[in-house]
Order: sequence, then structure tokens, then C-alpha cells
Amino acid sequence: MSSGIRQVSVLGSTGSIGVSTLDVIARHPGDFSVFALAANRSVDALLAQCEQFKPRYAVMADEDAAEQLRARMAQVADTEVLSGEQGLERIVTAPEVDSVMAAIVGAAGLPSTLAAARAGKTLLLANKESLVMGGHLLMQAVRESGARLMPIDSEHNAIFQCMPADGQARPKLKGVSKILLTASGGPFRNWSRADMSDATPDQACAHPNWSMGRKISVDSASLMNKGLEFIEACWIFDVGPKQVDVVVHPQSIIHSMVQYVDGSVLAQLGNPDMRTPIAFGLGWPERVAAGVAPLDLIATARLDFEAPDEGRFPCLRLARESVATGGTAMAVCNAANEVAVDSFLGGGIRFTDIPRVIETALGQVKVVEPTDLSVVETADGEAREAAREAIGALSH
Ligand SMILES: NC(=O)C1=CN([C@@H]2O[C@H](COP(=O)(O)OP(=O)(O)OC[C@H]3O[C@@H](n4cnc5c(N)ncnc54)[C@H](OP(=O)(O)O)[C@@H]3O)[C@@H](O)[C@H]2O)C=CC1
Ligand SMILES: CC(=O)[C@@H](O)[C@H](O)COP(=O)(O)O
Ligand SMILES: [Mn+2]
Repeated sequence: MSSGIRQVSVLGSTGSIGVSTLDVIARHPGDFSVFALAANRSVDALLAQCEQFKPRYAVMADEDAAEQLRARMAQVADTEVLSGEQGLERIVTAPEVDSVMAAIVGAAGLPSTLAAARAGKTLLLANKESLVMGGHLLMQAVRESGARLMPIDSEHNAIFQCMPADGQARPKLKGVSKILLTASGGPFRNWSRADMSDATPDQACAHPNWSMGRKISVDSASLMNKGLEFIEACWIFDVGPKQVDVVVHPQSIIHSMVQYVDGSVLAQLGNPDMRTPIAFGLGWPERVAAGVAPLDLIATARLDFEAPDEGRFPCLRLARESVATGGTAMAVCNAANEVAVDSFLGGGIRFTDIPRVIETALGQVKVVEPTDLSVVETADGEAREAAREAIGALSH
């Protein structure tokens, strides 16, 4: 690449996206350098990453974990250890930083993602929950600061690649008629509601095509992941909900499509490996190698498509209704889902209770205009409370 070494801060570096990001960076030592790494509590994993990448800073969101990391860092690298939200803000706003990989899971990622956008960085956005919660604030921050938002979520990265090059944020002006958002259907694509009600966390996390963290894996199984991505597409590409169709495509080879007014449909294809969208985001506007095997179409043999079944998968409907309601409804939907998924993973509720908990929270929490971060955080808190109460009522 031609434009000098890019300094990257990786948030959520010990997770699935974080590890894939570091894998791509390690392939291009002359192009990218790790400025900072951040995680929550995985001290051993972060220490090993510091040993390999020698970042200037390492951040642990958890204060005790930061103390532990600090105590062990001196033997490993000359890396300064920071902690908490302040530490995260520092590593995304530092003047040396070019790109921020936002790959913290869940609502916890919103403040640092927003800070990176406000600081005008190239924002490599994997943390879809921050956009679902605070889309209005985040997109406004991107516009006002001149930050560049590069979608890393595989579908949105695919859509970005299929959009007209100079019209990625304003498709309405460039002959785009629809975004076709593909969904694998998840591990329960052919399961009945009755079977899903007995599903275990490990069954829900056994995604047919992708290897991912447990929260997003459960979201894929419930189709809430597609609901969150539906909202994400509306924000990133500035389109209304009627311009986004969900298409179930079980092979996860087509990562999404863009349909134009002349009848053309452009698709982005590739093996299901997140290093492809990550390399695209890191290298843009150039292409850099990602370590991903070339797609073998003959071995793939067939590409299937079907309509999503919102009767068996009500989470997709709930997410679409949240967009239609607008305001803080999307933050409520996201927060209630996080609480419900956490409870399901911990054995507290059934898989089929997840949409029931979300629907209860959406019915209870007052929706307002998301004028600033504190309004969004209040809605998030109220939704969590409502979801916890709904879970309590289910277990009686
Ligand atoms: N995995 C994938 O293929 C894809 C993921 N995404 C999105 O990317 C994001 C990350 O997903 P994934 O990598 O699967 O998740 P993982 O669960 O694998 O990793 C989560 C990362 O976030 C860190 N983390 C968790 N809570 C906090 C916190 N409060 N403060 C700071 N760091 C925290 C974890 O640190 P620790 O290890 O210390 O817990 C870990 O590094 C999600 O929003 C997901 O929806 C989008 C598309 C694809
Ligand atoms: C890799 C990625 O982007 C995930 O969000 C993936 O899309 C999950 O697949 P489904 O939600 O379509 O099952
Ligand atoms: Mn996705």
C-alpha cells in the first residue's frame, strides 16, 4: 500500500473479530501497526497480544483486570496499561490513530465507538449494537467530524462493495432500488418452535457457517442478528425500511446484494471468513490480502434462497417494528435482547422466551427522541430493567 503505515486501535481485540483483525494486520507489517489493544477481562489473551504486537497502550475495561495486566506487563512489553471508559476514549481519540476497529460486543461499545466517530477517525464498525442503539447520534457524529465509516459486518461490507463508488451513503440518488440483506437462517432454520423451546445454548451457538462470539451466535439463531442488521443497513445507507428485504441464503456465500432500478442486482461473494471484510476495511481504497482461501464455485455447487419465516422467528419482526416506531425503540429492542440472550446463555430462560422478553420490554418502556447519549443510555437502562422483570415473571 502506498500511503504510509496506518496506526490502528483494536477494541475487543481478544474476541472473534479482534483476533481476525490482528491476523490481517500481522500479514502486512509495512502497512499497519497496532497502536492500542483493548478488552474487558481476558488478561492472559491481551498480554499475549501485547507481546506479539507491542502496542503503545493496552486497555482493560475492568479495573481489577487492568491491575493484573499492569503487574505482569513489565516482563512482556513496553506497553502502558490504561483502564475503564477513560482508557478506551484515550486510545480512540489519540492524534496518532488513523483507524479504530470497534469490535466490543454489545451496548458497552457505544461510548468508545461514538468517541472515535467524533474524533474523525476511520471507524471500522463491527459493533452493530452501537448503531442500533444510537444510530442517529453516531451518523451525526460521522457527518460532522468527517470520520469515515467502514462497515465490517459482512452483509454491510458486501452492500458497501456493491454500491456505486461515489454514492455509498446516498443510494437513492444513484439508481439503487433495494438492498437485499442475506441471512443464513442460523442453526434452527428448519426447526419447529417446539424443538426450539428445548434448544441448549451450545446448539444455538453452533452456527452452520460462521465461527463467532456467543452473543452474536445466539442472535443469528433467533434471527435477531438479521433484525439488528436490518436497522444497521437503514442507518449506514440512509434508506427506509421498505428499501431493505431480507433473503434467507443458507450457504452464506453471497454476503448481500444491491438491486438497481434497471433490474441489475450486484452481489458480493466469498467464503464465510470475516478476514475478508476486515481486510477490505483496513486497506480501503486498496485491496490487501486477507489469508482467505479463494472461493471454489464448483465445490459450492448451489446457492439457495428462501423467504424468512417471522412466525417461527419473531425477533426479526420485533426489530422491524422498532424501526417503524423510531426514536429510542431500537435501543429498547437491543437492550432487552442483550438481557434475554445473557439469561438464555446462563440457563435462565428458554430460547423461545427471548422474543417474549423483548416484546414485553418494547410494550413497557416509553419511546422518546434520542437527542443525546444520556437519553439513549436511559432508554437502555429502562429496557434492561423491564427485561429483567419479564424474565422474573417467566420463571414464576
Ligand atoms: N464474530 C463475528 O464474526 C462478527 C461479529 N460482529 C459484531 O462484532 C462485535 C464483536 O463480536 P465478537 O467478536 O463475535 O464477540 P466476542 O464475544 O468474541 O468478543 C467480544 C470482545 O469484546 C470485549 N468486551 C466485552 N465486553 C466489554 C466491555 N464492557 N468493555 C470492553 N471490552 C469488552 C471482550 O473482551 P474479553 O475477552 O475480555 O471479554 C472481547 O474482546 C459484536 O458487536 C458483533 O455483533 C459483526 C459481524 C460478525
Ligand atoms: C459474519 C457476520 O456478519 C454475521 O453477522 C453473520 O451474518 C451471521 O449470519 P446470519 O445472521 O445470517 O446467520
Ligand atoms: Mn453479519
